[in-house]
Amino acid sequence: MELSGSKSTGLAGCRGVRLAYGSTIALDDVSFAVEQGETVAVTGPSGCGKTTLLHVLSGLLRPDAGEVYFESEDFSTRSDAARSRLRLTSFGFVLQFGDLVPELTLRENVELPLRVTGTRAPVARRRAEDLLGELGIGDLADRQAGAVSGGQAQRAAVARALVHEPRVVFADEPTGALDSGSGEAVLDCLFAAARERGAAVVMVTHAPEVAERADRVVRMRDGRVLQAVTVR
Ligand SMILES: Nc1ncnc2c1ncn2[C@@H]1O[C@H](COP(=O)(O)OP(=O)(O)OP(=O)(O)O)[C@@H](O)[C@H]1O
Repeated sequence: MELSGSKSTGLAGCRGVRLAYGSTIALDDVSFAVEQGETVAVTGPSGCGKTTLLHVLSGLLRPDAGEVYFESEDFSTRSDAARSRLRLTSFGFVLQFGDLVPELTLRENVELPLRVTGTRAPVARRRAEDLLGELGIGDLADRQAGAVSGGQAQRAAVARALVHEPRVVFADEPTGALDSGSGEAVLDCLFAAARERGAAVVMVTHAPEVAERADRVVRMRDGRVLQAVTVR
């Protein structure tokens, strides 16, 4: 379905989005777009609505008003099942604390997005191993996720976010729990692997030095988007 009104721009985004949690207005007339292959950092003070915006863009939350689109289709009014399907096939996620399954190996964790969409086990295994190798942790593929460092776990989380070749990766404070050296290495992995695959990255961060790594920075305050800044 084409969006009504003005033509949509960008691979994914939203237009005129409002969302309230009870009396708290988290997003107030927010518009945002990300282009194919672009990395965008969303930054701003605590409570300004960054995570809520990420959840709306990825279909986890349905806005009270406005359009949320992916590849020119407004999916905000589609069913929960349809939005889940979109997340499984077209989006990847990296969260602050990795959220790997600690009892599974890194390889098994990375295989998960492929297995739930029906990829055969040997194919999933090979793709997971290849990607772990590309991200520099191939030697840890058979180690339980609960027994690796925070930085290694986040690299595996990046692998899991990219293994099914999503079009957009949503990252919420992906380096927030790491020291600066490990954080840099995780960002290098995330940006290089996404760029290699032509995937866009939308990354929420408090940290200016992390935001600066993106192609573009979008600043938020009090549920609104301030002007976007092009970094490079
Ligand atoms: N589930 C919820 N129920 C009620 N209010 C919520 C809920 N989630 C977020 N909020 C409120 O909505 C506003 C935006 O929250 P959000 O988590 O999007 O901000 P943020 O910019 O990501 O913050 P932080 O940087 O601290 O993670 C805040 O005022 C927050 O308290």
